[in-house]
Amino acid sequence: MRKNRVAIASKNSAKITAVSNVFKNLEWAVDLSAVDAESEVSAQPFSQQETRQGAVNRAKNALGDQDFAIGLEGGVYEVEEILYLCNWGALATQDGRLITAAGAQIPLPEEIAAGLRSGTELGTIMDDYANESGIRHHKGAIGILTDGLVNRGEMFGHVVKLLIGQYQRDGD
Ligand SMILES: O=P(O)(O)OP(=O)(O)OP(=O)(O)OC[C@H]1O[C@@H](n2cnc3c(O)ncnc32)[C@H](O)[C@@H]1O
Ligand SMILES: [Mg+2]
Repeated sequence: MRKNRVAIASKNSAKITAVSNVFKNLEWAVDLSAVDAESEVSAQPFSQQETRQGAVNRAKNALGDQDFAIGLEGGVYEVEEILYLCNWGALATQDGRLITAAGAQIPLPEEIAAGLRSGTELGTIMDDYANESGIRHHKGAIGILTDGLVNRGEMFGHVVKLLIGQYQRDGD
């Protein structure tokens, strides 16, 4: 069986684990490399469009000579004065295809939203809020806000499945 060469456009361990677990569960043989790729959007995207664009740019910028690359981006957007966390993914292939998908969205308490509006990144706010460190690398904001029922890796795992499923259906 051919071994796919895949790039994941982040060094964040929640994202890397999410991608490698999906391939493991699918029993796909992959050679996975984690690369720092520019999102070319703000460190803290503030709309669905900007978050999606960050995922797309990461995937394209991580591709290099790999078979395909996956970009995952977290962001926030506002509906009726409530800030929601949103999560986007993109898969870019060597033959020029681009596949996108989005994942879970959950409202952020006003206390957290206020920090974001004043320009602090969510990762920093969450660590202060929960009095822990490196939350973005494991349970994530979503883990804190769901009382541990859904962590960041599981949430991104779902996004990765949405990407790989479309890629597979498309006749990888
Ligand atoms: O190294 P990268 O891949 O950039 O990983 P990251 O943790 O910074 O993740 P993103 O850039 O995709 O997320 C954009 C911002 O939102 C924060 N963020 C998003 N989702 C989060 C979560 O579930 N928990 C904590 N921080 C989160 C993150 O720290 C960034 O400030
Ligand atoms: Mg980031």
